[in-house]
Parts: sequence; structure tokens; C-alpha cells
Amino acid sequence: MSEQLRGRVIKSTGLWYEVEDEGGRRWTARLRGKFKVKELKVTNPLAVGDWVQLEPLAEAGGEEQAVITEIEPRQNYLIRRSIHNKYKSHILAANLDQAVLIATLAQPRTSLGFIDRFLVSAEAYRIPACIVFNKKDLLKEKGKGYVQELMDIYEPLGYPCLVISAKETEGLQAFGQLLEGKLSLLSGHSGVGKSTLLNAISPEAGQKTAEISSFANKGTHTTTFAEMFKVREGTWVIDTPGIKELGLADMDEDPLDHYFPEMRSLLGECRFHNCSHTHEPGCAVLDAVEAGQIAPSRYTSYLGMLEEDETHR
Ligand SMILES: Nc1nc2c(ncn2[C@@H]2O[C@H](COP(=O)(O)OP(=O)(O)OP(=O)(O)O)[C@@H](O)[C@H]2O)c(=O)[nH]1
Ligand SMILES: [Zn+2]
Repeated sequence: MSEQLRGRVIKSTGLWYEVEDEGGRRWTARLRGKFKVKELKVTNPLAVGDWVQLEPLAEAGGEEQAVITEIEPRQNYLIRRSIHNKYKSHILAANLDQAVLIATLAQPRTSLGFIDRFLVSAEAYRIPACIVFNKKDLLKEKGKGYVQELMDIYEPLGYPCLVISAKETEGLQAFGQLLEGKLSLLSGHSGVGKSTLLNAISPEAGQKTAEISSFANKGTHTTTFAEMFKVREGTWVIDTPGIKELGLADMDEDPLDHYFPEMRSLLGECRFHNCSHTHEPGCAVLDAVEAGQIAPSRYTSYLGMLEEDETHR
């Protein structure tokens, strides 16, 4: 019996994987052949974030080489339809502890529709989500009041929020604490300050993601390329170009209202069990909107997504 180690995939090229074992050693690893045919619906059997069992190769010379013998069951994963084969899907990352949306109200403006879509995707993927409003320094009194209004909408729904300024290094400690001990997906429009923020808390991780980002902007990346970065021991982030904007594709078949926490708690109270909450009499969701218990902007996002869903069917 050869030695078995537990490790985590931190980089995947599709051909080989970089794995860090629990002792912090890095391995270049390949999958044992039989795994490749196991799951027919995905193009990649293994993704960044996966926990695996490793078997070091005896003949390895200077470089640490190993074979991956087992993949642990996933807590969650991000998946999207393969760009090469429409009948298959591609797993982008696994076992995410949270999805962090970096948003800004100016330069560029992140729309509420975009925020809500991100949150719905996170719900569908069963990944806890939070929102970090960056560039606080650009906000005047009115803008600050508006951010507070947004926080009053999102926090009671279970989405923690932070308001920070990477430029004025305000709230960076809280941002660091938010990430502490977790694997976080960082998401957000180009220009919201993801690289600046990462740089501020971990120059090494910031540098690496910036390289990938400029690589991606040239349009040369493929979705098979994914990597997670160590902010510090036990704290990781993924800022892969292909997953910056989580899509709604390939989520569970659950109806959309299941992904809005404020509607989820009302399900079963509508008169019709298949209520779409758009026009039906005796609709508990419409009543809640009317009564101001559901934010109008959230309901508007719901309607927008519902309509989009229907045109895609
Ligand atoms: N005023 C202000 N500007 C900021 C702040 N944070 C970042 N910026 C600026 O916003 C611009 C974009 O920041 P980046 O960190 O490159 O944004 P990014 O999200 O990584 O963008 P991509 O790499 O395109 O995905 C830069 O000019 C930053 O200096 C902030 O808190 N306040
Ligand atoms: Zn209803």
C-alpha cells in the first residue's frame, strides 16, 4: 500500500492539476485513468476546489508528482454549458464557501438587476452570498443614504453587506475578515476594483489575478483554465474570468420564486399552488409587495428574470 494524502485542487488545466495537500505541499497530479469516463455529462471530472485523495508517485524526481485516486463528494459547484459541446457541461469550481459580489454605484454602476441575478444564481447553486459595495469615497451624502437603503433590503434577506473604499483603505480589515478561512468566489463587473482590493489584502494573490485578468481581456482564455489563490493560510479566492458573471444557465429546475428568500417564506400561501405572482387573485407575494414587505426593486428583478426565463424555453 502506498501513502495516501488528502489535498485540494488549486489549479486545473484540464490535463493536469495542481494540488495542495493538507501539509501545504504542492503536487502536480493526474487523474487515475478510470475517472475519465465516469460522468458522461461533464467535460471535466475534476475542478478547482475539489478535495481529493492523492497517491504520490514513487518514480517522481525533483517535482512532486502524484495520482488522484478519489474525489470527495462536493458541497456545491458552479457549472456551465460547455462551449465545445452543447450536450455537456463544464464544472468551473467546487466547494465554494461563499460568493462575494463586488458592486459599485458609480464608475461603473452595478444595476440592482445585476445584483439580484447574482444572488439568484448563488441561491440556485446553494452558495451563501454577500455584497461588498466598493468606492465609498465616490459617494456623496445622497449616495451613502442609497447604499444604506440597499443594505436594509439585502441584509434581512441573509446577504451580509459591506461598504468600503479600496482607494482610501477604508473597511479593508472587515473585507479581510469576510474572506478569512474560506474559499470565496469574487465576482463583479470589470472596473469595480477587484484587483485593487485583492492587492490591498494580499499583494501576491492580487498580482496573479491581475495577470489572468489581462490575459482574459485579450480574449485568449478558455474556460478550462481556472485557479484559486491563497490570500493567506486557509483563505482562498477564485477570480476566474469565466465565472465573473454567474449565469442562470444550468441551475436546478426549481421555480424562480424559490431563489428569492422573501418569496420562499410565503410559498404555499397563494391561492393557486402554481401561482406565478404576476396577476393571480389571492397572491401572497403581490400582497407583500403591496404592503411594502417585499422591496419593489426585488419584485421588478423577479419579473425581469421570469420573462427572460420564458423566452428561453
Ligand atoms: N475612487 C475609487 N477608485 C477605485 C477604488 N477601488 C478601485 N478603484 C479604481 O478603479 C479602477 C478599476 O480597478 P480594478 O481593481 O482594476 O478593477 P477590477 O474589478 O479588477 O477590473 P478588471 O480587472 O477589469 O476585472 C482602477 O483605476 C482603480 O484604481 C475605490 O475604492 N475608489
Ligand atoms: Zn402568488
